[in-house]
Amino acid sequence: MMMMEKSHYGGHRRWACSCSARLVFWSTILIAVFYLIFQSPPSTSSLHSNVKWSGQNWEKRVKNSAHPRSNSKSGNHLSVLVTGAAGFVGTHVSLALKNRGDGVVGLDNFNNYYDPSLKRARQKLLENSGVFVIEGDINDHELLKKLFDLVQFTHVMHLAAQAGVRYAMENPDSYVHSNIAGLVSIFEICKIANPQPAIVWASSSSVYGLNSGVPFSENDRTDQPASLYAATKKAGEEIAHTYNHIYGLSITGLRFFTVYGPWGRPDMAYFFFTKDILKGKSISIFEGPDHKSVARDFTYIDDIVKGCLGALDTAEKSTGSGGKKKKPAQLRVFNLGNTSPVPVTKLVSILEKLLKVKAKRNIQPLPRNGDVLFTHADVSYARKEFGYQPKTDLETGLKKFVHWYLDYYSHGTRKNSRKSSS
Ligand SMILES: O=C(O)[C@H]1O[C@H](OP(=O)(O)OP(=O)(O)OC[C@H]2O[C@@H](n3ccc(=O)[nH]c3=O)[C@H](O)[C@@H]2O)[C@H](O)[C@@H](O)[C@@H]1O
Repeated sequence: MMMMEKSHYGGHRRWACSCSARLVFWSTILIAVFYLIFQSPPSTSSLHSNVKWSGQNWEKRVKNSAHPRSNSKSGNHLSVLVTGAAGFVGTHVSLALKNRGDGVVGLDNFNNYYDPSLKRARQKLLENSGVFVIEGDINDHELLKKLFDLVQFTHVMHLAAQAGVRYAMENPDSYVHSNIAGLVSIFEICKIANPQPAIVWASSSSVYGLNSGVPFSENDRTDQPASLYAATKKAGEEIAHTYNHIYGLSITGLRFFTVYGPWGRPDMAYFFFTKDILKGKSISIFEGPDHKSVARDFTYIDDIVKGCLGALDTAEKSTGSGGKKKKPAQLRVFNLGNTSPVPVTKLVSILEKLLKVKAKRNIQPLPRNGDVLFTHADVSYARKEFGYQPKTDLETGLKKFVHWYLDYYSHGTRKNSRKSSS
């Protein structure tokens, strides 16, 4: 009997307990739902700006970094905002500008498309040379406004983008976000700046898509992109036309051809082939129909940097002000390639020789995921306008890359923090 009472009493208490627990649980859920519906969370930008993008010290760093040296070697005294500054091309261009005395402010969102620790290492390199890199997104209008209020940039070198041809099938949104919305965001802030800066930005050789006539000339058609990546770059070129036409922005697009070199991108074939060959892992080498070899006009980073600086130095001023165009402004597109395509099989042979390791080759048909069979640049227009002349053949360039790779990752294995993300 006692037992029964006890158990009855105990049961009642358990019931009461579980009832109040449920009450607490459901009211918490309700409060959370109300909060989510009626309270808009603080925007990430304002959160960031409170923490990272304010204060006298921050503003001083931005201004110092943007300030050209009075004895600038180029004599141009540019003050350049480089977007994607912690990226591969962004780092090299920022360093080259800074070294010749121009002012440079970097902007990068340090996303994790590939190993962000490589981007952090590049950032360190830049900061050691006096380039301040702001961590922020090109779609953050508040941050851009703040930057343009602080500095009168003469130029914007817009290199921030979602790169990679094949990844577009996995994450299409990131291409729209960075390459379309991000580009518009940059044009918008430049449009209202007074004076408006001139803009040089990274398009891509991929806009030539399925074209078969070689070498690719800027006048060729670009309406058959083979990947969403290519389509967003092509769209960027059309958007550039619009902003040039309506607002008088001076805009130069650069069609880069498979850029490689030290501090490169781990998502690119030459980079992850190196990694896999060293590990003894097999590598997939794509081939076209009827065993046709796939080839690229691989272009060494130093040549690309020269092209970028040439484009910046010959960019005319924008002609608008207060968001209105005063007269027609410059609008250009240049190929920046190496002018001598090399089959991917040859790239692998060079790597084998440099690494002294035989690759485990796995030949596969070119998947239908955005790749094209070949690229080949005609660079006569860039040569005419700013003396662009690529100097580095693939073997010489890869030698420099392998040297850097072995040095960087031999330290990396020790620290175990610099693994590539490919
Ligand atoms: O020049 C360009 O426009 C583009 O160059 C590269 O794109 P891609 O030429 O495809 O460079 P990789 O991804 O490094 O591929 C190089 C070559 O290796 C081949 N490949 C790639 C991957 C693989 O596993 N096996 C293989 O044979 C590709 O088909 C291609 O022919 C960049 O990744 C793009 O961001 C850039 O815009």
